[in-house]
Amino acid sequence: MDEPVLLTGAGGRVGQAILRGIGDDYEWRLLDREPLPAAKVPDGVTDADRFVADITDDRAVREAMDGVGAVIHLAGDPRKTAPWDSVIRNNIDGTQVVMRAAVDAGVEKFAFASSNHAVGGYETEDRTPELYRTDDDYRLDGSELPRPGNLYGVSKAAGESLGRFHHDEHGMSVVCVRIGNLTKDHPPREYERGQAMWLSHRDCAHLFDRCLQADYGYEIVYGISNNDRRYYSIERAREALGYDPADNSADYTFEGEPKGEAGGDDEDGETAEGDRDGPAEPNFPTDPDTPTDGA
Ligand SMILES: NC(=O)C1=CN([C@@H]2O[C@H](COP(=O)(O)OP(=O)(O)OC[C@H]3O[C@@H](n4cnc5c(N)ncnc54)[C@H](O)[C@@H]3O)[C@@H](O)[C@H]2O)C=CC1
Ligand SMILES: O=C1O[C@H](COP(=O)(O)O)[C@@H](O)[C@H](O)[C@H]1O
Repeated sequence: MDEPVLLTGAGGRVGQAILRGIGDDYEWRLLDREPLPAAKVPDGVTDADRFVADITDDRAVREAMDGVGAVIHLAGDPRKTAPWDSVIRNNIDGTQVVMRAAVDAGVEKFAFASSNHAVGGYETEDRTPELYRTDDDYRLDGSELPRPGNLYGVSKAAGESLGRFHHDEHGMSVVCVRIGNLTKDHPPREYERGQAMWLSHRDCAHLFDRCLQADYGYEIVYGISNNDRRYYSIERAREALGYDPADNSADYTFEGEPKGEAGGDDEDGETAEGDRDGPAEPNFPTDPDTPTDGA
């Protein structure tokens, strides 16, 4: 990708995992409605490439989109308890503004941050908790219909449909990544569902790198690590994108400690407690029913 890549929601958890992994590999345009502190911006990204704007602001988005070759669209309300007015505005209307601007600017590839919650309704009482365990072979593979379990999931299913429309109608390549549960350095602690859908930071960066590099038309893939526990298939991500994840929640204890290593230190030498991802910015109220380690 020789042209710049627009990253919306750049200051958030997923955006920062991507920039920490592949921040030096692309010419970025970074957009977020909150100003990004210098520590969140890769070297070489100039002030002119940083846009403090809301994605529902059509003019500002078009300005940021000018000359862009690919988009990673993350900005939105990530709360599974997000109310309808917020998901309508931030997740549905905002996604349409960004996708339409991308089509009009001739953007080649568009990666959309969808969510496990677009299909949360498949986690029925008769399937859970067995579904989250290694000896259960039930798999969603991206070909199934959306089945949201909340209005946030509805908004992500709507984003996937907008992507389908803009691909079919305008030819833009669109990949919708149903992201699982991103946590840094270790899987979510003592949380079976989270460990089944863990996405490590390095696998996250690698997956979105593949979204920028691979050739595809319209795809829905699951964004999880190579977890032994899983009910999402990553075969389509492997085939369509060349995704080759490095991490597996089975390499950690249920409490989140790396197996076979003394002490509780993580990859970076800090304590696990200190590595917890929190909300990047307090832009939306904290989700009351999110496990403390699930962010
Ligand atoms: N973190 C996770 O495990 C998962 C995240 N996702 C999706 O990935 C995307 C990013 O999620 P996170 O990084 O976790 O969220 P986050 O809340 O940490 O980051 C979102 C960023 O987008 C910005 N933003 C929000 N609304 C905006 C708007 N209207 N205009 C401009 N900027 C706006 C915020 O300022 C923030 O920096 C979201 O769309 C979320 O639904 C999906 C599944 C799992
Ligand atoms: O879409 C999202 O999903 C993850 C995982 O969901 P959870 O129900 O296991 O918490 C969530 O952490 C994230 O905030 C959300 O955007």
